[in-house]
Amino acid sequence: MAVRALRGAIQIDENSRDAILEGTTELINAVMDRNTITTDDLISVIFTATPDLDAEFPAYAARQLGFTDVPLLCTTEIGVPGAMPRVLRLMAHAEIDRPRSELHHCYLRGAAALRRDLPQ
Ligand SMILES: O=C(O)C(=O)C[C@]1(C(=O)O)C=C[C@@H](O)C=C1
Repeated sequence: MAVRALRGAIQIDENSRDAILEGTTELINAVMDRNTITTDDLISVIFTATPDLDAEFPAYAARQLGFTDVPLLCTTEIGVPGAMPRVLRLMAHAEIDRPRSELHHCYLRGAAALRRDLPQ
């Protein structure tokens, strides 16, 4: 079984608990659905939030979705001056028997502008 890395990002509207939980849920669901994987396939998930998002841990949304036995970690993205604000990112490692070229990395809402080189 191959280990693959999946990336995703979403820009949210505000630094509130609801916005972080809703945005994280949308992002996780997009990555899982587009790559047709379940929590059983996941090895670990790392979340980052830009320094302007501190109202909730994105991992809390993942646990609410049932990621109870998946190792999770939240950390802060580098605060590069001028970088896009209010962005939640994830990096998931999963067991997927497909070539890297068939994976779907998900950049949602305003975050689509971060990786225009990727097919949407
Ligand atoms: O992929 C993203 O989310 C980006 O913002 C792009 C990028 C990059 O330059 O490759 C920049 C910062 C992130 O930590 C990861 C990757």
